[in-house]
Amino acid sequence: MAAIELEGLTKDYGEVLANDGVTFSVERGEIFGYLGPNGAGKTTTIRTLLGLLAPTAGTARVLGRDVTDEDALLEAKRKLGYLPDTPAFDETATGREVLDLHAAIKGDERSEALLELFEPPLDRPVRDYSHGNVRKLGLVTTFMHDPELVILDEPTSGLDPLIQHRFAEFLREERERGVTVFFSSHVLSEVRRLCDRVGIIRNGRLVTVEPVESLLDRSGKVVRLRAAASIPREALAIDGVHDLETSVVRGGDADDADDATTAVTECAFTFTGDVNALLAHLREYRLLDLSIEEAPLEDVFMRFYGDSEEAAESASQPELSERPGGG
Ligand SMILES: Nc1ncnc2c1ncn2[C@@H]1O[C@H](COP(=O)(O)OP(=O)(O)OP(=O)(O)O)[C@@H](O)[C@H]1O
Repeated sequence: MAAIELEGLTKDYGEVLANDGVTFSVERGEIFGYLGPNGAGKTTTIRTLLGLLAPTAGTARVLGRDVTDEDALLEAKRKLGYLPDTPAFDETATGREVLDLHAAIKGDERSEALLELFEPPLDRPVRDYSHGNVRKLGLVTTFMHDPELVILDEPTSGLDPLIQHRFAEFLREERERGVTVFFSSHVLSEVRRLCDRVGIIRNGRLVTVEPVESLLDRSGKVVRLRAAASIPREALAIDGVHDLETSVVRGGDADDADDATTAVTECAFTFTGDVNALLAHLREYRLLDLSIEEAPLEDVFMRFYGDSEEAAESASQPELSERPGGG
């Protein structure tokens, strides 16, 4: 049984179709990142999973329980931790009082260790807390009853780098213990560091669900080279070359034999093909410099997030990640 199962989940607010037939599962013991641009529908999915919104159509199950069955969901919630994007604590209560209340409702297996790790202030009323301190307290209340599954809405927003680092370590340890983590995020570096798989949602529709590694494969390599020759653009019109930019920095008329011999050409492109084939192809040029680096994860996300439906659809085509020698 998966920790989270969504089947055709649809939420129609009337004016906005915030979730449109969303289907995916989160397996036990994995860290799953739920990504998408602002207004894509992430919080809508999360609130539905917690029974805070009723789906218009489709089903959602948390730890095997249907979220529209109140009693079943209550049972699941004992084993669930939830960090909302803005935790709504009693503003007049101190952090300590908030923790006591949470302990009374759902139990407290380990708040002491969590307090050492996340260090929220405890003696002041919550209304005096900074945004980051509210989230630190939220992390303690999310994990204190030792849940099997945690659902986190942008967990590191507002946290300083030290606490972010501790949080990342902590999540990895939780995964080792078999805890399932489902979190929404805009922070791509953290997604890359932490997630086993990601789901990307855009305009309410899921555009892809796949391992982070395969997303990285798909983003290809950034190739930069300098050659002691003029390289005509057509020479690099080979499979897997995208966004080719070339400039001749010295000499430069390829049709002029003398000029061509003194030319230095600089090229930059994204490459999604077989790197060995590319190197074989480049052998005929005298290269002065060659660098092949991993493309930034941002690039591939931009393809999914971008304005056009077409771009998102082509980004989610499986053949790109199944190309020969991809990786
Ligand atoms: N209660 C509501 N009534 C009507 N429309 C809503 C309601 N809540 C959200 N929406 C709309 O549904 C869409 C999805 O919103 P949602 O909050 O789920 O997105 P999100 O991906 O969490 O965005 P963000 O990253 O900005 O938090 C948006 O167009 C939003 O304006």
